[in-house]
Amino acid sequence: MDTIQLDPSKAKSYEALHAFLQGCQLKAVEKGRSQLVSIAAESSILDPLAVLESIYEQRQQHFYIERRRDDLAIAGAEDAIRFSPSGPHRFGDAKEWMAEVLHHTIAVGDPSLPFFGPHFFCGFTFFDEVEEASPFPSSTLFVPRWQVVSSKGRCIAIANATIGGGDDVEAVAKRIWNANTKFRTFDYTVEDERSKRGRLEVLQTDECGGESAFQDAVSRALDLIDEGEFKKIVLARALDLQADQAFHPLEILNTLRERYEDCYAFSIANGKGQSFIGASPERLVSVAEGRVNVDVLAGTAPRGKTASEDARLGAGLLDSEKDRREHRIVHESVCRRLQSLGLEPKGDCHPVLKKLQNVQHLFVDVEAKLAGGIHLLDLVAELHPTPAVGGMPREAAVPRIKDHECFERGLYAGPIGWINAKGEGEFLVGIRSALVDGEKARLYAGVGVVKGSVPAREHLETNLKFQALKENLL
Ligand SMILES: C=C(O[C@@H]1C=C(C(=O)O)C=C[C@H]1O)C(=O)O
Repeated sequence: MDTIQLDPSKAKSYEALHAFLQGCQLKAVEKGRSQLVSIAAESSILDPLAVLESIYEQRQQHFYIERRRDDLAIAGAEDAIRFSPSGPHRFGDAKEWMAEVLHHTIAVGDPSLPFFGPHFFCGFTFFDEVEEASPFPSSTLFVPRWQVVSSKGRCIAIANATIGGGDDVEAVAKRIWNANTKFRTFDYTVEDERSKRGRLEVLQTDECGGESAFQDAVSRALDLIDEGEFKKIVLARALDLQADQAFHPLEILNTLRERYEDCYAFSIANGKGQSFIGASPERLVSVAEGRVNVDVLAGTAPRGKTASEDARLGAGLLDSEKDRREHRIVHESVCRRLQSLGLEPKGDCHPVLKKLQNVQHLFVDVEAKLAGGIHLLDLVAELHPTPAVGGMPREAAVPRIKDHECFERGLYAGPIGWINAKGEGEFLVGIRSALVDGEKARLYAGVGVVKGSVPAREHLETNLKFQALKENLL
């Protein structure tokens, strides 16, 4: 990546921008390959979700992620460049593609700015192949045309564009100039469509495969566990909602980010009208300042209505042999997989409680020092799917999921996240999620099945997990 140290807010003229982009085009011609130009500038404080909402169009590609607890929100839309590898080597192919793009990137701005340079937004489906009619390909990777990041009292706006020998530099310059002007004095006014529309009503809710499908599947999985095929499998349900008007994914996220501040509120839109959204409590992996962190989250209990009921349910979860085993399976697998990459995982193996609005979980944060040469996507490739959403042993259990679920997982339980030019970033696990498609929404919720699981109880647990999305969609 070539870095040009410049304060774009001081290089104030459109002519200067145009001349600079012409220089980039010359470079593209010299190199025989288009260049990605990424211009970063500090802006006044903006709310990335509100920015995205103000320019929202159902058929526009976008990405949004926010975790209130970390005071970090990122939003971006439209693609400057994209790639969709599929199959068993998709993570490796994605890594190579990113390296190639960065090799042909000209990054402009102050390199000491947080979030300087291009960011790759990523959404990987649970399985490495998808059906032909799937709304999302097995990998979605893109650098957006524009991006806003807000973190710890600072806000960075980024414009990205690819410039090749045959591109219309003037059109690119105009687009960037207009975006820059817009972000400097951002006007949040959007027509309040919702108040005009009236309250949304869900007309129909259908369980994929029918009412009894899930409990039957759990019973069959328990037989396979008894027969010694595997120790754990995660099985999910899908609920299809039909409303009287279109769901608005970003309006739902505004509530989710407030109510679930310990979770990642996220949305990824495919540019064809569908968005995959959610409030996930689970980080698959993050890399920052030479540290790797992985959440081990498994084992679930309801929240109590009073302090004492809540504490009793929490204590019961911590004491539950079955839930401890479920958690231990994930913990051991995560540590083993980090070790196989040459990392030394630290962190207490005794779980604590992670309390969300609707449920509480057993939780451990596993940390390791990043060793040279390991890329965030190497970590994703090794860890996904952890037994928190797949099974144990992975090779025996994960291929059996499809025999027990009657819907395609798509992005449900897949790795969704971002990577910056330094290779830092984070991926969440796409659970507590929904696929929103106009007036339709499909909600997902799953549970870990181990020896001792009871089908009716697992069914209740999925009902609790559905709550996060269900109560906010309506
Ligand atoms: C699979 C899901 O959640 C996972 C399963 C859990 C469990 O079985 O206790 C807990 C947290 C998650 O790792 C889901 O929410 O869909």
